[in-house]
Amino acid sequence: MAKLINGKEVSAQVKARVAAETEELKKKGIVPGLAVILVGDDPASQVYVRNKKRACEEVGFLSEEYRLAADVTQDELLSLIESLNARSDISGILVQLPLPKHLDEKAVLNVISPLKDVDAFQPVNVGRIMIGDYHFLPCTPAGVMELLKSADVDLCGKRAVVIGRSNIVGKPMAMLLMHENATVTICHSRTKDLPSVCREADVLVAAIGKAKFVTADFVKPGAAVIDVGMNRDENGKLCGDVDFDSVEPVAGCITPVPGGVGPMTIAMLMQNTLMAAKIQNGMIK
Ligand SMILES: Nc1nc2c(c(=O)[nH]1)N[C@@H](CN(C=O)c1ccc(C(=O)N[C@@H](CCC(=O)O)C(=O)O)cc1)CN2
Repeated sequence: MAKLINGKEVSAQVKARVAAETEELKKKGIVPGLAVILVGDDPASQVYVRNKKRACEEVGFLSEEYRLAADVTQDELLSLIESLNARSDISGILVQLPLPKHLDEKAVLNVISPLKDVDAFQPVNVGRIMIGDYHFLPCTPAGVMELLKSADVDLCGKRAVVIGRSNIVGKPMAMLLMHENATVTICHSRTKDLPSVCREADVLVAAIGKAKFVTADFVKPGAAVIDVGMNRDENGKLCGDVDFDSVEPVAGCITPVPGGVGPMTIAMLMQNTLMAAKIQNGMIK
């Protein structure tokens, strides 16, 4: 039976570390602040934004929430971000994704100050990750790395396969695994004989957005299996990209959904916001 990697536990540890550091910063008169912008009324996004606010309260940050109508114009959204860029009490700015179709996501992310870009989606920060000289990492891949560390998964010289090539998860995930000296393959919808490529992996990260797509025949016995997916099954129940019941007897360790990568995304956002506050107060160059 695989060892279960508990994202709730590890995320609580990360948030406790952030809370302790925040208490120290407050003694110096510095209060980290996060502004979250939500456009429209997507129910899942509303839950995530609410949870981000709750996490800010838990670690002692100031938090502001901006709920904009689904038909907000590009110009209105850009001017809100520009006004937040200029505020010294706001350390981090996050635009909840996905955005409604009429908004240009790239242009929106581009206008966030790289120093306040706690999602690490702004092109300057994406480039810094490429060259391994970064302050911020995208929250989900950073959370995966933290989970692998918590499970003592050694990456050096190991084969890692990432299924999914999104800008938010797949591509940065591959980069972070490579920075830790894994040999990385990125797979996607056009990959030929996907199960056999995945069976080469000592570490398999599933980020495809298809419910229970990864079955036991994708998994090398003893592999670490990380499930980034967040889907609903045929009964409306939350499930990942990994068919947990079939994979769990084969894997060495595995993350569940819920309670795996998801909670880490928000914990790493708190870590990035703390980092942003330190940068803006000249504590980190
Ligand atoms: N600007 C961003 N937008 C989005 C991001 C992001 O990192 N930045 N990631 C996802 C959504 N997301 C955070 O925003 C997120 C998704 C899931 C969870 C989570 O804790 N999931 C729980 C289950 C929650 C439930 O019951 O519905 C779990 O896995 O245990 C946190 C954050 C897309 N957008």
